[in-house]
Amino acid sequence: MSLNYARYGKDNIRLYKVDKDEKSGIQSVVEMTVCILLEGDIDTSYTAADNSVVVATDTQKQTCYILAKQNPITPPELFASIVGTHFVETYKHIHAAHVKIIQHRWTRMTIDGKPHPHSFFRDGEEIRVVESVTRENQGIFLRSKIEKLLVLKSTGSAFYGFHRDEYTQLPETWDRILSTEVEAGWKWKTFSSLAEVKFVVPKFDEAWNAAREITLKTFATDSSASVQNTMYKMCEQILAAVPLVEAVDYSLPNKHYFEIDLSWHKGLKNTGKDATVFAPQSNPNGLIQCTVTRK
Ligand SMILES: O=c1[nH]c(=O)c2nn[nH]c2[nH]1
Repeated sequence: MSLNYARYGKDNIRLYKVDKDEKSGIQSVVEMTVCILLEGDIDTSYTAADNSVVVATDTQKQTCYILAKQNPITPPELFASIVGTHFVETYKHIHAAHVKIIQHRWTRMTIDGKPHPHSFFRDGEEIRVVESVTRENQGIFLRSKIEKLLVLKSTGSAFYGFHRDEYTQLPETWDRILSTEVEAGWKWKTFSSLAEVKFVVPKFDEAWNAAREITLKTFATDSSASVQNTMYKMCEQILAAVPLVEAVDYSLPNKHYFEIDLSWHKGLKNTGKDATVFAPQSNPNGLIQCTVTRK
């Protein structure tokens, strides 16, 4: 019997940082949830109760707050790289650091038609996510994500021409509701160091904005033949828009809205082109996934 793999750290580190511009009086806020997991020469802490190799998870949490105080925490790709690099460079027996950052939405309020200097609201559960691994002598691996972006279109979606056999009951449709909760990811080229990440910092927000706009515009405007085809079009456009990204992936649940036949009630028409009242389904849901690469 042997220890095959190990990593440990602190999850759900909640972090808030405010920037106060004295001149303008405008304050800006960022809120994140951070997970740090370390790999390295730590086996004896598992196999031999040797705690001398353990950088305590509390130490990891304190380090996260100190680094947040001393460095920018946005874009999250930069902060993840700063945190990961810190652990790999500070402890010679730590050889890799996994840092996941979830950035929550605090959108500035508009009051009387003007952006308010210090008030914000949570406009949806959508999150911006970065999954990073900083690995000694290999570099910094970053994957950025949009998650929990819930969208719906009331038409402009069809699904017909699919395989039919004795197991198929689903009717074809040329006009359906389409709703999904977007999970989109884009994998960056490997960065050789924190310095290389810092050199391209503006690209991270640009990519997130592009991915979000492409997702929403394609979802809205594509006359969708299927979730599969629409998500592939999103991937193509993001790869074209962000040269430093090597792969784009989507995982889209198909959140079904079922027609309700009400004809039993005095012949009430509510199916097909007469359907206006639907039953949103919590489950089961379709789940369509893909990854698109450059070659
Ligand atoms: O867009 C869709 N893709 C599918 O694979 C599927 N299967 N049932 N409905 C579906 N809709």
